[in-house]
Amino acid sequence: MGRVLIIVHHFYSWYNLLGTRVWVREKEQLLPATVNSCGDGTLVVTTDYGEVLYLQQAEVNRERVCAMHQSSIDGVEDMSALAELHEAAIMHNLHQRYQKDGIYTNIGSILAAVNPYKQIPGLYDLERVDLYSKHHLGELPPHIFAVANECYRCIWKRHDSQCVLISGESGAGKTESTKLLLQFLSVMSQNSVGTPPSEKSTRVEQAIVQSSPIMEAFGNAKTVYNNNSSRFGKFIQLHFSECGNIQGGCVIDCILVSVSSTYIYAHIKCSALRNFNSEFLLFP
Ligand SMILES: Nc1ncnc2c1ncn2[C@@H]1O[C@H](COP(=O)(O)OP(=O)(O)OP(=O)(O)O)[C@@H](O)[C@H]1O
Repeated sequence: MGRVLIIVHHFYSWYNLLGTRVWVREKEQLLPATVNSCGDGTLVVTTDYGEVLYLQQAEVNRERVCAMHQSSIDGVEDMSALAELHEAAIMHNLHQRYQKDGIYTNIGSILAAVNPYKQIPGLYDLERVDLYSKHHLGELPPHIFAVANECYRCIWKRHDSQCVLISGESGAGKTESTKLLLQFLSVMSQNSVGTPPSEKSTRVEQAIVQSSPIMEAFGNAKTVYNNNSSRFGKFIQLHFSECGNIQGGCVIDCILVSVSSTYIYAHIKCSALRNFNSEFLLFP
C-alpha cells in the first residue's frame, strides 16, 4: 500500500513539470526525452529520437522515468562535472556539444574528440594556435591544441619526456588529430628562442608536417570505414632542444591492426623525473 502511494505521488509530481527534460528507460536503454503531457493517468514523453511514449500511471516510477540533472541539460566541457555518470549521459553530452560544433570534450586529463567530417571554420587556424599557446589546460574550451600545449610545456615543467596516445576505431580521426598536434608543436618550435631567425620557415618542422602526405601515399588505402585509412599504426618521436625547438624526429610504422593507434613521443634529453601521459578517445 505504501509503495502505491509513493508511485502516485511521483506520477502527479510530473504534472507541474510539462516540458521537463527526463531520462526514460525503453528496451533496457536510457533515452533523453521531454515530458509532453500528463493527464488521464498517462504520461506522454517524446524522446530526442522522435519516439512518443505513452506511460501508464502504474509504470511511472524512478526506474522508468527520472528527471534530467541540470548539468546534462546544459552540457559540460569536462565530463567529470556531469552529475549523472551513466553511458547515456556521457553520449548525450558529447552529442549536445557536437551539434554546436563542440567536437572536443574533456574527461579529466583525457580529451574525447568526435569526428565532425567537415571543416569547422577557424577551429585550427594560426590565431587558435596562438591563443592556446598562451593558456593553461582548462582555461579555454577543450581543444587538441590545449593538449598539445600542455605536452610542450610539460617537457620543461616536469623535466621529462612526454607521450600522447591517440586511439580510436577506423575513421575516428586519429591521423587528422596527429597532424594537428604536429602542426601545433611545429609552430611552437618555430617561435621558440632556440630557432635562428634565418631558419624560421625552412626547418625540420616543415619536413615533419610535410611528411604526412608522403606517408599516406604509401601507407593508406580506401576501406569501407574510411576513404583514407592508414594501414599501419605510427610511433612518432620528436626530439626537442633545451631551447624548445624541434631538432629531429622519426616515424616508426607499427603492425597493422584493426584499430590502429598513434603515439607521439616528445623527447628532451634530461633526467627522467615524472611522466605525463595524455590520451585521446575518438568517436567517429
Ligand atoms: N578534426 C577533423 N575535422 C574535420 N574532418 C576530420 C577531422 N578528423 C577527421 N576528419 C575526417 O575524417 C576522415 C578520417 O579521419 P582519419 O583518417 O584521421 O581517421 P583514422 O582514425 O586515422 O582512421 P584509420 O584508423 O582508418 O586510419 C578524414 O579523412 C577527414 O575527412
